[in-house]
Amino acid sequence: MKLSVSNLNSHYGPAHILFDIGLEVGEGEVVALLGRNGAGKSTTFRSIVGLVALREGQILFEGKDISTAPTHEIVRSGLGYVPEERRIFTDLTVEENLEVGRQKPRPGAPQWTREKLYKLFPNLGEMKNRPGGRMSGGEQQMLTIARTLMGNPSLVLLDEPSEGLSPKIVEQMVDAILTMKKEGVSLVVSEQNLHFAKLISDRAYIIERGRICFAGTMAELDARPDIRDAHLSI
Ligand SMILES: Nc1ncnc2c1ncn2[C@@H]1O[C@H](COP(=O)(O)OP(=O)(O)OP(=O)(O)O)[C@@H](O)[C@H]1O
Repeated sequence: MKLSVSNLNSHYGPAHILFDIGLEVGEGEVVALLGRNGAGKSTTFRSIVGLVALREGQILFEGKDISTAPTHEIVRSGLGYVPEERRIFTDLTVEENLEVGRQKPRPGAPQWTREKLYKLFPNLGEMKNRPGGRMSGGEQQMLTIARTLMGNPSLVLLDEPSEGLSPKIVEQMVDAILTMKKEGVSLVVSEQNLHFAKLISDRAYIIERGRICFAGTMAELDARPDIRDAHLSI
Protein backbone atom coordinates (compact mmCIF):
# COMPACT_ATOMS: atom_id res chain seq x y z
CA MET A 1 0.00 0.00 0.00
CA LYS A 2 1.30 3.44 -0.94
CA LEU A 3 -0.68 5.36 1.66
CA SER A 4 -2.79 4.00 4.44
CA VAL A 5 -4.78 6.20 6.80
CA SER A 6 -6.69 4.70 9.71
CA ASN A 7 -8.75 6.14 12.55
CA LEU A 8 -7.77 9.70 11.72
CA ASN A 9 -9.42 12.25 14.00
CA SER A 10 -8.64 15.94 13.64
CA HIS A 11 -9.62 19.05 15.55
CA TYR A 12 -9.38 22.78 15.01
CA GLY A 13 -9.20 24.04 18.58
CA PRO A 14 -12.35 22.75 20.33
CA ALA A 15 -14.04 21.71 17.05
CA HIS A 16 -13.88 18.02 16.18
CA ILE A 17 -13.69 18.01 12.34
CA LEU A 18 -12.61 14.52 11.19
CA PHE A 19 -14.04 11.31 12.69
CA ASP A 20 -12.20 7.98 12.26
CA ILE A 21 -11.20 8.60 8.65
CA GLY A 22 -9.78 5.55 6.89
CA LEU A 23 -8.48 5.49 3.36
CA GLU A 24 -5.97 3.56 1.32
CA VAL A 25 -4.12 4.25 -1.90
CA GLY A 26 -2.46 1.44 -3.82
CA GLU A 27 0.74 1.78 -5.83
CA GLY A 28 0.01 3.86 -8.96
CA GLU A 29 -3.66 4.36 -8.12
CA VAL A 30 -5.71 7.52 -8.57
CA VAL A 31 -8.24 7.81 -5.76
CA ALA A 32 -10.90 10.51 -5.56
CA LEU A 33 -11.96 12.07 -2.26
CA LEU A 34 -15.42 13.44 -2.98
CA GLY A 35 -17.57 15.65 -0.84
CA ARG A 36 -19.43 18.91 -0.65
CA ASN A 37 -18.04 22.22 0.52
CA GLY A 38 -16.89 21.99 4.11
CA ALA A 39 -17.14 18.18 4.24
CA GLY A 40 -13.52 17.86 5.39
CA LYS A 41 -11.52 17.14 2.23
CA SER A 42 -8.90 19.84 2.77
CA THR A 43 -8.65 19.02 6.45
CA THR A 44 -7.96 15.37 5.55
CA PHE A 45 -5.10 16.40 3.25
CA ARG A 46 -3.75 18.94 5.74
CA SER A 47 -3.83 16.27 8.45
CA ILE A 48 -1.95 13.76 6.29
CA VAL A 49 0.90 16.21 5.67
CA GLY A 50 1.03 17.34 9.28
CA LEU A 51 -0.50 20.79 8.94
CA VAL A 52 -3.24 20.17 11.50
CA ALA A 53 -1.76 20.33 14.97
CA LEU A 54 -4.47 18.28 16.66
CA ARG A 55 -4.64 14.96 14.85
CA GLU A 56 -4.75 11.38 16.08
CA GLY A 57 -4.65 8.13 14.21
CA GLN A 58 -2.25 6.22 12.03
CA ILE A 59 -0.86 7.42 8.72
CA LEU A 60 1.51 5.09 6.88
CA PHE A 61 3.32 6.33 3.78
CA GLU A 62 5.24 3.61 1.94
CA GLY A 63 5.00 1.57 5.12
CA LYS A 64 6.56 4.27 7.28
CA ASP A 65 4.60 5.81 10.12
CA ILE A 66 4.34 9.56 9.46
CA SER A 67 1.50 10.24 11.94
CA THR A 68 3.63 12.52 14.08
CA ALA A 69 6.30 13.59 11.60
CA PRO A 70 6.75 17.30 10.80
CA THR A 71 5.50 18.56 7.43
CA HIS A 72 8.92 19.26 5.89
CA GLU A 73 10.01 15.70 6.64
CA ILE A 74 6.82 14.22 5.15
CA VAL A 75 7.16 16.27 1.97
CA ARG A 76 10.84 15.46 1.69
CA SER A 77 10.08 11.76 1.93
CA GLY A 78 8.16 12.02 -1.36
CA LEU A 79 4.60 12.93 -0.41
CA GLY A 80 3.59 15.98 -2.47
CA TYR A 81 0.74 18.29 -1.51
CA VAL A 82 -0.97 20.82 -3.78
CA PRO A 83 -3.28 23.00 -1.67
CA GLU A 84 -6.49 24.48 -2.99
CA GLU A 85 -5.21 28.03 -2.91
CA ARG A 86 -2.49 28.48 -5.50
CA ARG A 87 0.68 29.37 -3.72
CA ILE A 88 2.95 30.50 -6.50
CA PHE A 89 5.53 33.26 -6.22
CA THR A 90 4.00 36.10 -8.22
CA ASP A 91 7.30 37.96 -8.74
CA LEU A 92 9.17 34.89 -9.96
CA THR A 93 8.90 33.58 -13.52
CA VAL A 94 7.44 30.19 -14.38
CA GLU A 95 10.94 28.76 -14.68
CA GLU A 96 12.03 30.24 -11.33
CA ASN A 97 8.87 28.98 -9.63
CA LEU A 98 9.70 25.48 -10.87
CA GLU A 99 13.26 25.69 -9.57
CA VAL A 100 11.94 26.51 -6.10
CA GLY A 101 10.30 23.07 -6.05
CA ARG A 102 13.36 21.13 -7.13
CA GLN A 103 14.42 18.19 -4.96
CA LYS A 104 16.81 15.32 -5.54
CA PRO A 105 15.65 12.35 -7.65
CA ARG A 106 14.05 9.70 -5.49
CA PRO A 107 14.51 5.97 -6.03
CA GLY A 108 11.18 4.37 -6.91
CA ALA A 109 9.51 7.63 -7.94
CA PRO A 110 9.29 9.14 -11.42
CA GLN A 111 11.81 11.89 -12.05
CA TRP A 112 10.72 15.21 -13.55
CA THR A 113 12.67 17.87 -15.40
CA ARG A 114 11.47 21.26 -16.57
CA GLU A 115 11.38 19.95 -20.14
CA LYS A 116 9.23 16.99 -19.15
CA LEU A 117 6.88 19.29 -17.22
CA TYR A 118 6.52 21.62 -20.21
CA LYS A 119 5.37 18.57 -22.17
CA LEU A 120 2.88 17.76 -19.43
CA PHE A 121 1.64 21.38 -19.32
CA PRO A 122 2.30 22.90 -22.79
CA ASN A 123 0.87 26.25 -21.61
CA LEU A 124 3.71 26.63 -19.13
CA GLY A 125 6.31 25.92 -21.81
CA GLU A 126 4.96 28.84 -23.79
CA MET A 127 5.43 31.29 -20.91
CA LYS A 128 8.67 30.23 -19.22
CA ASN A 129 9.73 33.81 -18.53
CA ARG A 130 6.38 35.19 -17.49
CA PRO A 131 6.01 36.29 -13.85
CA GLY A 132 3.56 34.08 -11.95
CA GLY A 133 1.41 37.10 -11.12
CA ARG A 134 0.61 37.60 -14.79
CA MET A 135 -0.85 34.16 -15.39
CA SER A 136 -4.50 33.11 -15.42
CA GLY A 137 -5.92 31.12 -12.51
CA GLY A 138 -5.78 27.92 -14.54
CA GLU A 139 -2.16 28.49 -15.51
CA GLN A 140 -1.27 29.20 -11.89
CA GLN A 141 -2.97 25.95 -10.91
CA MET A 142 -0.85 24.06 -13.44
CA LEU A 143 2.29 25.79 -12.20
CA THR A 144 1.52 24.79 -8.61
CA ILE A 145 1.19 21.16 -9.66
CA ALA A 146 4.30 21.31 -11.85
CA ARG A 147 6.30 22.82 -9.00
CA THR A 148 5.23 19.99 -6.69
CA LEU A 149 6.30 17.44 -9.33
CA MET A 150 9.77 19.08 -9.42
CA GLY A 151 10.16 17.49 -5.98
CA ASN A 152 9.84 14.03 -7.61
CA PRO A 153 7.06 12.81 -5.29
CA SER A 154 5.81 9.25 -5.45
CA LEU A 155 2.34 10.31 -4.26
CA VAL A 156 0.54 13.62 -4.65
CA LEU A 157 -2.46 14.99 -2.77
CA LEU A 158 -4.29 17.33 -5.17
CA ASP A 159 -6.89 19.57 -3.58
CA GLU A 160 -9.75 20.44 -5.98
CA PRO A 161 -7.69 20.77 -9.17
CA SER A 162 -10.70 21.50 -11.42
CA GLU A 163 -12.14 24.29 -9.27
CA GLY A 164 -12.70 27.53 -11.17
CA LEU A 165 -11.13 26.30 -14.41
CA SER A 166 -12.58 26.82 -17.88
CA PRO A 167 -13.76 23.64 -19.66
CA LYS A 168 -10.75 23.75 -21.97
CA ILE A 169 -8.27 23.95 -19.09
CA VAL A 170 -10.19 21.21 -17.26
CA GLU A 171 -9.57 18.96 -20.26
CA GLN A 172 -5.85 19.68 -20.08
CA MET A 173 -5.92 18.96 -16.36
CA VAL A 174 -7.51 15.54 -17.01
CA ASP A 175 -4.77 14.73 -19.55
CA ALA A 176 -2.05 15.88 -17.15
CA ILE A 177 -3.39 13.77 -14.28
CA LEU A 178 -3.66 10.69 -16.50
CA THR A 179 -0.07 11.25 -17.68
CA MET A 180 1.15 11.59 -14.08
CA LYS A 181 -0.55 8.28 -13.33
CA LYS A 182 1.04 6.66 -16.38
CA GLU A 183 4.45 7.90 -15.22
CA GLY A 184 3.85 6.11 -11.93
CA VAL A 185 2.69 8.84 -9.55
CA SER A 186 -0.03 7.75 -7.12
CA LEU A 187 -2.67 10.41 -6.52
CA VAL A 188 -5.44 11.38 -4.16
CA VAL A 189 -7.63 14.02 -5.79
CA SER A 190 -10.24 15.88 -3.79
CA GLU A 191 -13.21 16.98 -5.87
CA GLN A 192 -16.78 18.23 -5.80
CA ASN A 193 -17.06 17.61 -9.53
CA LEU A 194 -18.12 13.98 -10.00
CA HIS A 195 -17.81 14.16 -13.78
CA PHE A 196 -14.16 15.23 -13.50
CA ALA A 197 -13.47 12.57 -10.86
CA LYS A 198 -14.89 9.86 -13.10
CA LEU A 199 -12.48 10.75 -15.88
CA ILE A 200 -9.38 10.32 -13.73
CA SER A 201 -10.05 7.97 -10.82
CA ASP A 202 -9.93 4.24 -10.17
CA ARG A 203 -11.79 4.43 -6.86
CA ALA A 204 -13.60 6.97 -4.73
CA TYR A 205 -14.29 7.81 -1.13
CA ILE A 206 -17.11 10.15 -0.17
CA ILE A 207 -16.72 12.27 2.92
CA GLU A 208 -19.56 14.04 4.67
CA ARG A 209 -19.36 16.04 7.88
CA GLY A 210 -15.93 14.60 8.57
CA ARG A 211 -16.88 10.95 8.09
CA ILE A 212 -16.27 8.56 5.20
CA CYS A 213 -19.71 7.42 4.07
CA PHE A 214 -18.83 5.53 0.88
CA ALA A 215 -15.82 3.66 -0.45
CA GLY A 216 -15.78 1.82 -3.74
CA THR A 217 -14.87 1.76 -7.40
CA MET A 218 -16.21 4.40 -9.77
CA ALA A 219 -18.45 1.72 -11.30
CA GLU A 220 -19.88 0.89 -7.86
CA LEU A 221 -20.56 4.58 -7.27
CA ASP A 222 -22.22 4.84 -10.69
CA ALA A 223 -24.55 2.02 -9.70
CA ARG A 224 -25.65 3.95 -6.59
CA PRO A 225 -27.34 7.19 -7.69
CA ASP A 226 -28.98 7.31 -4.24
CA ILE A 227 -25.57 7.71 -2.59
CA ARG A 228 -24.53 10.29 -5.13
CA ASP A 229 -27.70 12.29 -4.59
CA ALA A 230 -27.49 12.11 -0.81
CA HIS A 231 -23.85 13.14 -0.41
CA LEU A 232 -22.78 15.12 -3.47
CA SER A 233 -24.20 18.23 -5.07
CA ILE A 234 -24.53 17.43 -8.75
N1 LIG B 1 -8.74 26.77 10.32
C1 LIG B 1 -9.95 26.33 10.68
N2 LIG B 1 -10.45 26.56 11.90
C2 LIG B 1 -11.67 26.11 12.27
N3 LIG B 1 -12.48 25.39 11.48
C3 LIG B 1 -12.06 25.14 10.23
C4 LIG B 1 -10.77 25.59 9.76
N4 LIG B 1 -10.64 25.17 8.48
C5 LIG B 1 -11.76 24.49 8.17
N5 LIG B 1 -12.62 24.46 9.22
C6 LIG B 1 -13.93 23.77 9.26
O1 LIG B 1 -13.69 22.39 9.07
C7 LIG B 1 -14.70 21.81 8.27
C8 LIG B 1 -14.06 21.09 7.08
O2 LIG B 1 -13.46 22.03 6.22
P1 LIG B 1 -12.59 21.63 4.97
O3 LIG B 1 -11.94 22.87 4.42
O4 LIG B 1 -11.71 20.51 5.30
O5 LIG B 1 -13.69 21.14 3.94
P2 LIG B 1 -13.57 20.81 2.41
O6 LIG B 1 -14.33 19.55 2.20
O7 LIG B 1 -12.16 20.84 1.98
O8 LIG B 1 -14.37 21.97 1.74
P3 LIG B 1 -13.86 23.14 0.80
O9 LIG B 1 -14.10 22.67 -0.55
O10 LIG B 1 -14.75 24.27 1.21
O11 LIG B 1 -12.43 23.38 1.15
C9 LIG B 1 -15.64 22.94 7.88
O12 LIG B 1 -16.74 22.89 8.76
C10 LIG B 1 -14.82 24.18 8.12
O13 LIG B 1 -15.64 25.26 8.47
